[in-house]
Amino acid sequence: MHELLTPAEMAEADRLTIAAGTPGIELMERAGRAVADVVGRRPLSTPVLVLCGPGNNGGDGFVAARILTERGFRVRLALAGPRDALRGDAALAAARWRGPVEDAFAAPLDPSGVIVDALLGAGLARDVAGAMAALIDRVNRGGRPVVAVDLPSGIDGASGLVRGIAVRAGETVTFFRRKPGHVLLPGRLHCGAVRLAQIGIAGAVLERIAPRLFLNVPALWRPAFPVLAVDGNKYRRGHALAVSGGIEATGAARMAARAALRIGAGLVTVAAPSSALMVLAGALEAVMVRRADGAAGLGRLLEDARRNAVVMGPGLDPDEETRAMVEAVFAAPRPLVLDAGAITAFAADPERLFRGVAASATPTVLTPHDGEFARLFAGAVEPGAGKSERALRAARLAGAVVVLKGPDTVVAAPDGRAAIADNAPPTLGTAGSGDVLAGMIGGLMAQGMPAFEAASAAVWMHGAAAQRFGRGLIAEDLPDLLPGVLQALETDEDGAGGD
Ligand SMILES: NC(=O)C1=CN([C@@H]2O[C@H](COP(=O)(O)OP(=O)(O)OC[C@H]3O[C@@H](n4cnc5c(N)ncnc54)[C@H](OP(=O)(O)O)[C@@H]3O)[C@@H](O)[C@H]2O)[C@@H](O)CC1
Ligand SMILES: Nc1ncnc2c1ncn2[C@@H]1O[C@H](COP(=O)(O)OP(=O)(O)O)[C@@H](O)[C@H]1O
Ligand SMILES: [K+]
Repeated sequence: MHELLTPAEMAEADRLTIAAGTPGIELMERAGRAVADVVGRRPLSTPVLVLCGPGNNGGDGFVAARILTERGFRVRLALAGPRDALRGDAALAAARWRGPVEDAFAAPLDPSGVIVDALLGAGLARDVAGAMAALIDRVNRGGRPVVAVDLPSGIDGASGLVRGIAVRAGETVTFFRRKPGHVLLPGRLHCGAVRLAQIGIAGAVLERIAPRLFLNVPALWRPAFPVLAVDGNKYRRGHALAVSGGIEATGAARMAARAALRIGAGLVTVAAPSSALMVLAGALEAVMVRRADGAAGLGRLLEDARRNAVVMGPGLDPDEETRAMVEAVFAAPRPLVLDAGAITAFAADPERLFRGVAASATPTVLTPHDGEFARLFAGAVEPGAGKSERALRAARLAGAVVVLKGPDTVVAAPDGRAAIADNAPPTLGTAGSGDVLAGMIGGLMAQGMPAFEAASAAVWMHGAAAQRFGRGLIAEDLPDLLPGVLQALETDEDGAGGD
């Protein structure tokens, strides 16, 4: 259930189902019934106003209105557009509605009831303007609870972007599988609670559609998650290397290192410039410290093949020394996580980074926040596109897994897969939490997890850890919350392994 279908893919699911023998009107009847089931949880005395648009989204609205009326609700229905313009299944559904049809552009909004938004769904084709925009604005200002059909009208199902203006719903009923627009911001904020309804589309259609976008849940990466061998030892659990900044910037690498160790790497070493060696040596216990000055020093540490994954960037200056150290890792290729200063270091010459990734052929993960992303991919990736699209284009360009962070972190792979997270609480917006995430990814790659799965797992676990703590979270807390998350994953006690 963790596949996310774009509106085009959903239309294909629809087409395949109809071709296999289920009439379209039957799908619409089931969709409308699912909407009626959600709306119908309210007391029978709740007045219902169904706003229908000109396409099949409106058709679902006609069905829901009929079923709610049959169940005893007092239902008004208003159509945005001329009735004789309805086509196909929507026209059939409208013909089954016996009640009056008001003009949605003129109808008063009921001051006390619930509104069903069946104006625009997957067929949204352009920015909402004119009378439709004014209607949506009226719905939003009215402050009535809204149940959206498929998508809040005006939300782009593929990108989650608002096309002009969009309904703000308290609940959204969608069909078969969620769409990216339910998970990506701002769409997610317009959806309220998303209810997923099955309408008789067989899961087997997914084999034909081969979706590439996923909700980031454990089911996506659990098969690749490291398993502890009874006869294992610390060396078999991998050895991560976190590169520290100078004496005033050692905390970032320490947090990344602690996170790498907590997530299961058998050994973790902080590579320290001479200036910071004493500070780090005094501050670390299970995490080891080794001197490494610049590219040459780092290169020497990498002569030991057991050091099998590197995390760089937290606490590093975006300068030539940092660029040279990144290239030292490319020369002795190791799975590599680049964050913060190691990303910004290449802002003036991103091609240099991309060439290095390609030449080393080592799995590389870039973990930019929006600002770092804009610096590295300025010009190459248009800022107006949706977040998953931007991350995917960047991943292809860089030949690396790109983790575009935020409340809806997208992990994008160069092969076109992307995972979108919806479990990160805003408490993660605290200094250093990104450093911890970089360390977690490195710790999983040290254990042999492939880059896309490691990054997806780390992002999910980062959110889950923060959820466990609640308010007052600081980055230092995050590594020590990982044991609870790991144990829950193993026992599946919080249902994390389902979808
Ligand atoms: N797929 C499935 O499996 C199932 C799908 N189902 C349902 O079908 C829905 C998709 O239906 P759909 O394709 O007819 O599109 P829909 O969202 O009604 O919009 C198209 C209409 O809106 C118009 N329009 C577009 N943009 C506009 C704008 N900015 N401002 C104003 N108007 C605009 C456009 O007009 P036109 O572009 O032709 O001028 C056209 O008339 C889907 O969301 C789900 O609810 C279920 O019944 C069961 C199974
Ligand atoms: N509002 C938010 N909701 C959820 N997660 C957030 C939010 N703001 C930030 N985060 C997460 O917190 C982390 C911050 O990383 P970053 O910006 O690199 O911070 P730092 O450089 O201080 O470590 C990222 O994982 C990001 O996804
Ligand atoms: K809608």
